[in-house]
Amino acid sequence: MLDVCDLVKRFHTPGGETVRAVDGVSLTVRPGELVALYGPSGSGKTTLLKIVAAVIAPDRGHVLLDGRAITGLSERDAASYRLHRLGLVLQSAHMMAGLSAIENAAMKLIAAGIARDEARRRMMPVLERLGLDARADHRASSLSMGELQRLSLAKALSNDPPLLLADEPTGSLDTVRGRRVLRLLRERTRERATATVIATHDPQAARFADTVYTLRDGRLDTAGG
Ligand SMILES: Nc1ncnc2c1ncn2[C@@H]1O[C@H](COP(=O)(O)OP(=O)(O)OP(=O)(O)O)[C@@H](O)[C@H]1O
Repeated sequence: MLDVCDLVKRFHTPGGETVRAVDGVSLTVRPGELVALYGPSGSGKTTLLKIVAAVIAPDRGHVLLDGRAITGLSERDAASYRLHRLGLVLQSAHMMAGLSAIENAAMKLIAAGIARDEARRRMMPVLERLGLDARADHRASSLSMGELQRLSLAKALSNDPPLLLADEPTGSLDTVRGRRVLRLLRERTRERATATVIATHDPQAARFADTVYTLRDGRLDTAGG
């Protein structure tokens, strides 16, 4: 379903050094599989997710989703891929502060042409699953970090994407809420035979995964699931 082939991404620092953020990574994610990219800060997890999300381009290698190349897409095709095929949760999730939680969560559906009421109706069960239903009509600006993180996940799941990428989805959550989110991700991935990749340094999150890949200095070591 998702094939990542020999990706390399280097960054050049102002001091003239080269950082090999991703250094020859290959992996495959099958339908129904939850994969965790596990590793310390700076090991390349976010960079790898951003390449798979077509947010940044690799220096070498390619990514295929259901046999179609994600790398090398035009800006327009990359935006369409993110809107229709991808759920993406980055650490720097931006919400519209003046809109309510549910309006933010429904934004991708509305952008895809779904009427507001219908979008709201579809989002409510997702908010319930994430324990956010009581906050649905609160402005995003009044939500806590943990609530914003779950809201970002609700938005990412809203278009029922075949591929979900989530960077530290439990980073701002306590153990119980974190477990609830991980259980939801695992169930959804299996039930709908989608592919989910989470980047994490939380050992609990890694335990929920079918397969764990450990990243160190941009390189992969398969630890098995
Ligand atoms: N835009 C950039 N310019 C320069 N260096 C970068 C850039 N983005 C990432 N890096 C470097 O690439 C390496 C990998 O970073 P990355 O954010 O992918 O790691 P990570 O495992 O996701 O870390 P964290 O868990 O802290 O988010 C780090 O050394 C980082 O400083």
